[in-house]
Amino acid sequence: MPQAQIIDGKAIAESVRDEITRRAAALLETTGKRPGLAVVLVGEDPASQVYVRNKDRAAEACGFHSVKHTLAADSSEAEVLSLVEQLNNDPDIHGILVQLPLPGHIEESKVLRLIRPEKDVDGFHPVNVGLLTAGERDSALVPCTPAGSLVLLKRTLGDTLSGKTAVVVGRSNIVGKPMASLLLQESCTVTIAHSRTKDLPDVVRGADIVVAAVGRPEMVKGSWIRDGATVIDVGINRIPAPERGERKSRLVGDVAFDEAVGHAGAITPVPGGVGPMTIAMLMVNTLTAARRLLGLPEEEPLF
Ligand SMILES: Nc1nc2c(c(=O)[nH]1)N[C@@H](CN(C=O)c1ccc(C(=O)N[C@@H](CCC(=O)O)C(=O)O)cc1)CN2
Repeated sequence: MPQAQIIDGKAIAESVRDEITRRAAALLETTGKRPGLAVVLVGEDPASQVYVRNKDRAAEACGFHSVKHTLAADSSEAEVLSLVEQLNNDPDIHGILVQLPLPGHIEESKVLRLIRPEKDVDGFHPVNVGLLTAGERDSALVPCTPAGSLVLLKRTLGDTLSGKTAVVVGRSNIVGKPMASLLLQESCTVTIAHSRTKDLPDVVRGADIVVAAVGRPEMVKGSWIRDGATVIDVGINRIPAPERGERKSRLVGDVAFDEAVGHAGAITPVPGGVGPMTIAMLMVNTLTAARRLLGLPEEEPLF
């Protein structure tokens, strides 16, 4: 059986970060300003700690001003809101990101809605959600994971998205819904499928493009993938790997990769696919936010 092209998210993310580093250096040269990113972590979730550290490092490597705020897990909602307010008013900070998930006693939507939309580099504020949904992607800040997935699709398929059928499996606010909006704006014919979708395998089989974002390890089977389809696997699931030793684990996506690779035309791996793009697109959004707040013209879009 022919094997799919493996889409190298790490390499594409690096090329995006290189371009942002160049643009940030040019900004510094002409204005004396650096894009400023503040990342807020509440609690000690080990995965979140790694993601926040990687965001901070990526921002520094791009030449940004980067600030990390770590609050204790039992911090009150009022303390988190007060920090966001302080960052909203800080002229050196152009992008604010509150790492999710937040501890259960803090209402996520309350925190996300307090972030100034212009500094909302996660693209989760209702203003940015509304702009994206209304087809005004170029005025919005677009959530990083779907934006990164679109970059991978465009680098793989070039300018041929228009008219293709796309199925997004998963209807989350962070990935599924914004991904569907982005694909619609590329003139794809888009279906959003989810756990209650009837005949899910057949729905997926109808797609030229499959974006899997359900958060269930290897749920999308190889036999569901139409021959030659492009598969973007957004899932990052840690599962036990006893074959690697006692208490060992490994990462898998939402797609059964070993099966799908024999059907797809191109597919993202996990790890090394969409994950690295999430952080690269955060750098893109931070630079965009900085330029807008500084009253500078938009640069050529990267996706
Ligand atoms: N405020 C936000 N919170 C969360 C987001 C987000 O976009 N904004 N997304 C996820 C986590 N996330 C970034 O925060 C993220 C997840 C995974 C990766 C990544 O590079 N993964 C690697 C594998 C890493 C590993 O070995 O564990 C890969 O796929 O290659 C980057 C960012 C939830 N929270």
